Amino acid sequence: MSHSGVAFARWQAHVNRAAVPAFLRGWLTDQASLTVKLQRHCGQFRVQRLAQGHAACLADERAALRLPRRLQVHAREVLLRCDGRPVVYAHTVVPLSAGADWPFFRGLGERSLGTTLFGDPRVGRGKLEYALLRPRHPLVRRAGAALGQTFAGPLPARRCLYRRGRGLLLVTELFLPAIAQLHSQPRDGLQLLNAA
Ligand SMILES: C=C(O[C@@H]1C=C(C(=O)O)C=C[C@H]1O)C(=O)O
Repeated sequence: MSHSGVAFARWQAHVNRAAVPAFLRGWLTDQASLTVKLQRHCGQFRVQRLAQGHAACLADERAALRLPRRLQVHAREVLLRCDGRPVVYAHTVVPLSAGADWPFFRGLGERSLGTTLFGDPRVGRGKLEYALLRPRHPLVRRAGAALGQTFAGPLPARRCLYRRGRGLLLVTELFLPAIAQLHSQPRDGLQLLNAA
C-alpha cells in the first residue's frame, strides 16, 4: 500500500462494516459523551493533555473538515485515563479560520472537551464514523508515542464532526487495549464506595 494509503482509513457509517471487536461496539456507538460514560466505569477519571496548538492537518482529517489542502489547524491531543490507565487517545482539530466559533477550545487545559460540546445548544453533531486504524496510521503512531510503545495490531476508532455557527470541529477517538479491563457495566455508588 502506498504511503498515502497508510495515512488514510476507511471510515464507515455503520460500525459492523468497520470490523471492530464485537465487545467494543457499545463503546464506539454510544451517542452520549464518552467522558460521562468513562466516568461511570471507573473510580478516577482524568483528561491528560498531551499537546495543543497549531499543527499541519492530517491527510485523513483534511477531507472531513472540507479543507482545500493541507492547511494548519488548531490541534489538541489527549489521553483519557481511568484509574490511571490510558483507555482512549483523542485527537481534535479545528480549522484556524473557525477559531472564533469555538471560544472555549483554546483554554480547555485538562477539562474535558465533551463537557463543553454536549452542554452547548449551539453545537450540532454529525454522525459517528468507525474504522480499524492500522498500526502505521499517523494517529496510531501518535498514541503509541504518547504511551512509549508501538502497537502491533490495529486500533478501533471513531470520529465525529461538530458544527458551531460556521465553524467545524473534528474529534477522533482511538480505543486503547486497556478499555477491555473496564467494568462492562457502570459501577454503582456502592461499588465505588467499596473501591475507595
Ligand atoms: C467529545 C468528548 O470529549 C472527550 C474529551 C476530549 C478532550 O478533552 O480533548 C476529546 C475527546 C473526547 O473523548 C466526549 O466526552 O464525548
